Amino acid sequence: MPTDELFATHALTVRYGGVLANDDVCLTAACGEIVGLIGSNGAGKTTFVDAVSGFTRSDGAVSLAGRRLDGEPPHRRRAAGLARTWQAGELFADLTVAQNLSVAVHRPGWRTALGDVFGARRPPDAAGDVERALAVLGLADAAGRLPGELTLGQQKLVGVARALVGGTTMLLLDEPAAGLDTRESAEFGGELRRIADTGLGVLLIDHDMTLVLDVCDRVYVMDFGAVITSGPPERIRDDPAVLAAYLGSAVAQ
Ligand SMILES: Nc1ncnc2c1ncn2[C@@H]1O[C@H](COP(=O)(O)OP(=O)(O)OP(=O)(O)O)[C@@H](O)[C@H]1O
Repeated sequence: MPTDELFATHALTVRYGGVLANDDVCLTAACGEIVGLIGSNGAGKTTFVDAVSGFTRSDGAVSLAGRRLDGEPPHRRRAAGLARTWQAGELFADLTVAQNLSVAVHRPGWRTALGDVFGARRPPDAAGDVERALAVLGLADAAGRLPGELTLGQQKLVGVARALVGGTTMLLLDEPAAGLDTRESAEFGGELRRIADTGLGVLLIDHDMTLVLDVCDRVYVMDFGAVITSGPPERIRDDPAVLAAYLGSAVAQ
């Protein structure tokens, strides 16, 4: 099990009016580790990703490779290496797979515009970055194809690949396997392991318990915004309180 800590939150707290959506959440991930975050609908999982990536206001600390990111705007957190996917992470239908990734590498703004004009300050080796991300996920042959020509499983992987470009070191995946069948989901899990094996930290939120329990090194369980337990999948799978609250009898059998 990887031990060098890459990513950590401490006492992360989010309030939406009277709703305590995240309550003192402390979560860590190491380089090469896949960490799961599970909980019933409305438990606060997406809120956690929104808070960590800077898209919702929060109290508490977020750090990546020892650098504090809380208080930073989303683009700075992204530039620091923290990347996320969105539940409705549609691809651009009229762009090729490679172009879908290039869009994520290319940062808009006046600096980039000046860089384009004067030939300076281009993203370092953007094409190589896209190529590497596609290769890690076995999508090199799909680079020139349109998303509509791919299977749903491949499209999901392109969404993940898009979050890999741009110097990502910590990947936050919010229900990336939604809609996949059992076989596609298992293959998807294998690809996540390949990503982690390159040294990235991965946070996986998904309602597919088979995927989460099979692929994660550790799993956090959230209830009403708070982490109620965490540990290796074998322990989470057998925890009666977790089974009763979230996993249901299907997994218990
Ligand atoms: N923008 C918002 N404004 C107000 N309340 C919100 C907002 N976003 C989420 N909430 C509330 O915060 C709580 C946590 O919601 P969140 O979407 O984070 O849960 P979740 O675990 O991701 O659920 P799901 O599994 O259904 O995606 C819920 O009570 C939800 O209604």
